[in-house]
Amino acid sequence: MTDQLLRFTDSTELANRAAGMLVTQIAHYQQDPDRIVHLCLTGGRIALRVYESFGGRLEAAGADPGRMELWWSDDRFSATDDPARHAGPALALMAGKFQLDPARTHPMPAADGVIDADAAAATYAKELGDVVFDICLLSIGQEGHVAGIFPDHESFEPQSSTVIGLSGSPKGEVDRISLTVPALERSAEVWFLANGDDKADAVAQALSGSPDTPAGQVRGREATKWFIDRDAGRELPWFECDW
Ligand SMILES: O=C1O[C@H](COP(=O)(O)O)[C@@H](O)[C@H](O)[C@H]1O
Repeated sequence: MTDQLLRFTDSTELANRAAGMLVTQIAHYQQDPDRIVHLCLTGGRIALRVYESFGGRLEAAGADPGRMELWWSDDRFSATDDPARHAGPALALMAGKFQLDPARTHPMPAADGVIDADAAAATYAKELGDVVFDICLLSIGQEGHVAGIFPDHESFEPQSSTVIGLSGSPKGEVDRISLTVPALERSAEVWFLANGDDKADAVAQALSGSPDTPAGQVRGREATKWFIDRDAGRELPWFECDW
């Protein structure tokens, strides 16, 4: 299946259009009144800008936040109030824009009095069970990492579990929890978000399907979409996206 490339002039246009497409697709799925939509959220600066825009658009798009389950692709295994964690800042941006249902909000465990990232990963794997994500958002690192899966690192080795703990990581010493490649691929659609010149090499590598680049190995079951701004796409042929 061919990846779809959606290119935007800058990061603001990218974030707003991705948020708009997200609410439209959620509303589309929810035309079936029994449908619960499972979203897998990512960390990263551009993702936070999508969340900021997304919450305020749900109602107008006709989407029902009460039939939305929120999961995370990875997080720092640190204290709940660590600003570097993904879940806290994302939820803070969404709170107030729509009613978050705690029973349908699944942040990864935090290291509040717990020290074992592997045990916390196993707990999250149990919570996740057999869930298939409708849409999985993924930011991409400069060296091509996605979620907590890093190139030339044990996190990128074949995994039998859906969730792993990482002791430290190449990007920093803090422990992490991450979905594995097979778990990320339990997604109908994967939407990559990449902006800025520093992501251009990783984007080009990933889109070429590089076996050494984690982002090059994750694909959605039905679609893989790349939301890319002009700078992150500087190594790719340019075309305007008029969606
Ligand atoms: O470490 C991480 O960073 C990346 C990307 O962050 P950015 O701010 O450079 O866009 C993110 O993909 C990942 O989920 C996270 O753990």
